[in-house]
Amino acid sequence: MRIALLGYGKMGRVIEQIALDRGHEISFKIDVANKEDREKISPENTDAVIEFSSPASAFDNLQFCMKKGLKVVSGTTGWLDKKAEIEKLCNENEAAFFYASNYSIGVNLFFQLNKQLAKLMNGQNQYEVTSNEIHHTEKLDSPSGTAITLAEGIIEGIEGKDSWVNQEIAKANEVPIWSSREGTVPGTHSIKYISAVDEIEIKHEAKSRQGFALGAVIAAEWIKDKKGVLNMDQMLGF
Ligand SMILES: NC(=O)C1=CN([C@@H]2O[C@H](COP(=O)(O)OP(=O)(O)OC[C@H]3O[C@@H](n4cnc5c(N)ncnc54)[C@H](OP(=O)(O)O)[C@@H]3O)[C@@H](O)[C@H]2O)C=CC1
Ligand SMILES: O=C(O)C1=N[C@H](C(=O)O)C[C@H](O)C1
Repeated sequence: MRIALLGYGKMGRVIEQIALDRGHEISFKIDVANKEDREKISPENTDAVIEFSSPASAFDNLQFCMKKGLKVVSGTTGWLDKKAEIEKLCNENEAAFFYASNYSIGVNLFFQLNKQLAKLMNGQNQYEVTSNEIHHTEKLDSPSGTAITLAEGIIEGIEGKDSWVNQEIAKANEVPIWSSREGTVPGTHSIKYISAVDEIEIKHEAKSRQGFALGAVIAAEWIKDKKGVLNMDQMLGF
């Protein structure tokens, strides 16, 4: 497959290596320094675009790709208030748009576990839920996209929870997300239920960016012959 990398930073570089190892070709590597070259990407020279850029540039990059009818795997976080606009453009232009806040297969299993646990905890009002995410100090957005997806899973499962806040202290209807930025941590997420007598904790700790990057390349292989709005649950058959 011919894959274009839109955003060639920490993730773009790991994705490039994995894509080459899996026999793919890189058609374009677009970063801030050569961002005008983005115009050259087209369905004629590229089978899929993998977009890991920045919260500030993702929407513009994705608008461009959708209008060109490209097939895109996007992992950029921190811009999702405009996701519905991209989905609309995707359908209007017969493009493909695959989004995941986290491409690691392990994290997507963790998302399922989190939803199951939340359902079990529904009505167990002696427990307070808290969530914590730790990332490297270069991360631009907070809370992490993964932490937001986890909070959404808790809100879906526990009656009376209807929103999240990015602070330790929360009201009864809110899920608190506590964010820490430390060294070069690739991404650690935990959910804890705390009562007066015990605690239940589930945790996912990425050892490197390899898991995120491999998931993104597998998603690009999967969307090659597809159109429309797609996600990890569909790909993994959950
Ligand atoms: N969904 C998932 O599984 C994962 C998602 N992420 C998310 O992916 C995003 C990128 O992460 P990461 O690679 O670590 O970040 P980096 O900052 O290392 O890389 C982002 C790159 O995008 C470039 N960029 C900025 N603006 C544009 C533009 N307009 N066009 C093209 N490229 C541009 C930046 O250039 P410059 O450096 O010059 O500004 C930078 O090289 C983040 O939002 C992060 O949260 C990260 C890991 C996993
Ligand atoms: O910025 C990162 O590094 C990561 N971002 C994603 C997020 O915001 O959830 C995924 C992963 O945790 C790494």
